[in-house]
Amino acid sequence: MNIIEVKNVSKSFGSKQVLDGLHLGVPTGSIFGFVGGNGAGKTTTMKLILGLEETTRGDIFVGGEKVTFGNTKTNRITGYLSDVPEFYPYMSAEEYLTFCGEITGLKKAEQKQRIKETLALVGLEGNKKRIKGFSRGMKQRLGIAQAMLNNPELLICDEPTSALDPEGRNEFLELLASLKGKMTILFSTHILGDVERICDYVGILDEGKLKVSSSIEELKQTYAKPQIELFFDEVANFSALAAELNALKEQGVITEVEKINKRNQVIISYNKDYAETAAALLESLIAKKTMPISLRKMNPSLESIFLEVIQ
Ligand SMILES: Nc1ncnc2c1ncn2[C@@H]1O[C@H](COP(=O)(O)OP(=O)(O)OP(=O)(O)O)[C@@H](O)[C@H]1O
Repeated sequence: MNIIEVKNVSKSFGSKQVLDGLHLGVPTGSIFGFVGGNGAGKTTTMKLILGLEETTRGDIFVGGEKVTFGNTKTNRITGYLSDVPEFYPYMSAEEYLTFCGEITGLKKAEQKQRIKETLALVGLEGNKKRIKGFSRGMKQRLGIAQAMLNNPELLICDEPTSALDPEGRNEFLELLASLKGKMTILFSTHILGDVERICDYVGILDEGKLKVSSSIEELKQTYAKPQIELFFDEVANFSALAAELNALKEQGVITEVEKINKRNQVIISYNKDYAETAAALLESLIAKKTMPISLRKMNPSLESIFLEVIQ
């Protein structure tokens, strides 16, 4: 069951086509990382899902209900954190959330309790500072608190970590991860490490279309080539090493020599069993008296998969 269904959506601004027949399904309960280069159309897609922009073609459903441009009922179950959240700097976090609660029609009787709970969830309870004294990370956490005030089933965040320093990013990712099971989260980013850390699904947007949409595990299994990295202390004869590796390729021990460089690093890919490949590799290198100082099974990174998918 998908909480978001984007069906064959195209979007143009004047003569510029940003989305071209986009299909996107976000599984209910998932943390979905929405990835794409600058200008790929991530923000545009999110705004369409929120009914803040109008589709040129195609339909979008949230929680089974069709999104309508301008005033969509589906936003009752949706919280949104924009890429540059704006606050009133002279307010405290509690005052700001009270203000948000009033304009979004949060029932008076529930307001105090809900604000208290939400501030506790983002680690800002009891903080009396004015927002103008907040760090970026604190502002981002307040932004999440605002987005969660109406207890949404779906939380949409646009590049929430891109402006944060490593510590702020860490805290923020932990906060998002802690919401798993309570709501579905769709967040856009170009920081693939963030996706790898907390997402269970990923969608890769490129040239207005979704190039890939799958669980992270499936993606790794489908795209990532198993690889081994070797380091040598000193390679006296590079061409002899290259020739030896090519011979191993001819014999089918390895499938490709991905990298061989003067930093004495070699990366090969293979398609058989790891232990069998590593043993055969070592055996032939030792026979040639070229002993590596390290041999490592490489874990496929989302970064390398991303580059492969969009090339
Ligand atoms: N209102 C608009 N009018 C004209 N062009 C627009 C408008 N909004 C977005 N665009 C263009 O659409 C393209 C996609 O923009 P969008 O902001 O959706 O990309 P993005 O993937 O979020 O990029 P980034 O990571 O840089 O934020 C860009 O070329 C942008 O200039």
